[in-house]
Amino acid sequence: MSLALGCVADDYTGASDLANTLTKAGLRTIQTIGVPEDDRALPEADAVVVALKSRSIPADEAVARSREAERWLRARGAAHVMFKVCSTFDSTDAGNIGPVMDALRAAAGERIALVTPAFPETGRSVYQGNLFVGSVPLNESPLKDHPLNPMRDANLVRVLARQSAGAVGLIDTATVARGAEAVAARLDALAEEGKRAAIADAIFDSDLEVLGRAIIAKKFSVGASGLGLGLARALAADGRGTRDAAGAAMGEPVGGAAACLAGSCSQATLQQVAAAEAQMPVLRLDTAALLAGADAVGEALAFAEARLTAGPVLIASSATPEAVRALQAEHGVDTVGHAIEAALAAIAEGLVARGVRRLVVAGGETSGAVVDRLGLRAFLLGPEIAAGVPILRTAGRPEPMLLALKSGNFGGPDFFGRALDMMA
Ligand SMILES: Nc1ncnc2c1ncn2[C@@H]1O[C@H](COP(=O)(O)OP(=O)(O)O)[C@@H](O)[C@H]1O
Ligand SMILES: O=C(O)[C@@H](O)C(=O)COP(=O)(O)O
Repeated sequence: MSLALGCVADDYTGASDLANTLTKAGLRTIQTIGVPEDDRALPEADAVVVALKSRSIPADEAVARSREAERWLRARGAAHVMFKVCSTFDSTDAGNIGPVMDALRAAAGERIALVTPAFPETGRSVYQGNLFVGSVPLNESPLKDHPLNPMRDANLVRVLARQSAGAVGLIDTATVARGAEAVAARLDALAEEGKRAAIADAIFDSDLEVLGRAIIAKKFSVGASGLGLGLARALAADGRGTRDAAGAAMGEPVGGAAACLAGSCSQATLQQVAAAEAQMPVLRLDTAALLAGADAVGEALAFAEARLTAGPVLIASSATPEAVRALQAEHGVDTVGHAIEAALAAIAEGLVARGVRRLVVAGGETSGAVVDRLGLRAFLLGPEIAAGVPILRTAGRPEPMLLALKSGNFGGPDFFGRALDMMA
């Protein structure tokens, strides 16, 4: 397998989002969970996205895992490695985007890394280094209330400088408008000035195509799915990929029961859970009781078992920012996050033991906990349910499953029903 592109993603939903974008751009793409122990079983591919659960762990661990993934990708021929971060730049001043970027840039032998989380298809744009979510700056968007990494500063030059050991510059929209050569020249000039990273403005896909062309010959970059699109289109222009890879992996229907789990507290997920009430039985976990030691997992599985033969169910811990803050104030952010993730993962395991083969999970950290608990190792890419959310088919498992790992912020109000329809 000689890869045209290697990607290291800092969470599982982000990885499937990127793999979806690369697939749509014509690259045959596989998503692995961590570094595969045995890659002989993997099908031929143009791109591999190694999914890590490294967004909200100590920075030194995130660096070590990302370096291991990068080494694996390079050994399989990846000349360019992209570090996939969230399109809302989810991170804290302690990391992990800056430390991982510093380590992978140094390993690649590059003086400077181009960085952009722009993803126009989902309303993420960067102008003068400021990240917008739809029409509002990041710090005014619902991301200001994220349970693990509240984003309170939209200026990414500043945000990244607080996390990185190196200085950070800007490639502004006027430079991007002048084309790939102008971007490459500006990147060199910033490197000469001693900058080690450059936030790049991008508003439209055409900007990301310019950025992709400017850096495809370099060894390393940092971005969200939008930059993946730019890189994939630059590769396609070079004759790599080009076949219509989308939807290839649906295969035979997998049968079995279907269920949804939601651990995301994002505004989009809260709306989707509310809309699902009209379509399927919904159990809202009593998170206060869970934290107090009640058997929330057992109760949820009893709820599901009584209903699964009739149709899908949704089990959600999702709560408003006020409720999240109250629980965190009582028990601590990490304790709450881990306890709820662990409960949803245990519920997922119980659901699969009860015959669920089609599973929709909302939330990045939540998806990480669920996929790890189920021991899933690799996915083939199926059709897109909503921007950034593909259907995934497990690879290398005797009895295949279909999954949708939804980033908290993605999808319209009818997401759960739509996903289940497409996975039927
Ligand atoms: N009711 C709740 N109160 C507090 N934290 C919660 C609640 N429900 C879920 N969480 C935690 O919030 C975090 C949501 O993160 P994640 O799953 O990545 O969603 P998103 O994709 O929206 O970022 C997880 O750690 C999850 O366990
Ligand atoms: O880039 C994005 O927005 C997504 O791919 C992503 O990473 C979202 O993260 P979660 O909302 O934590 O799932």
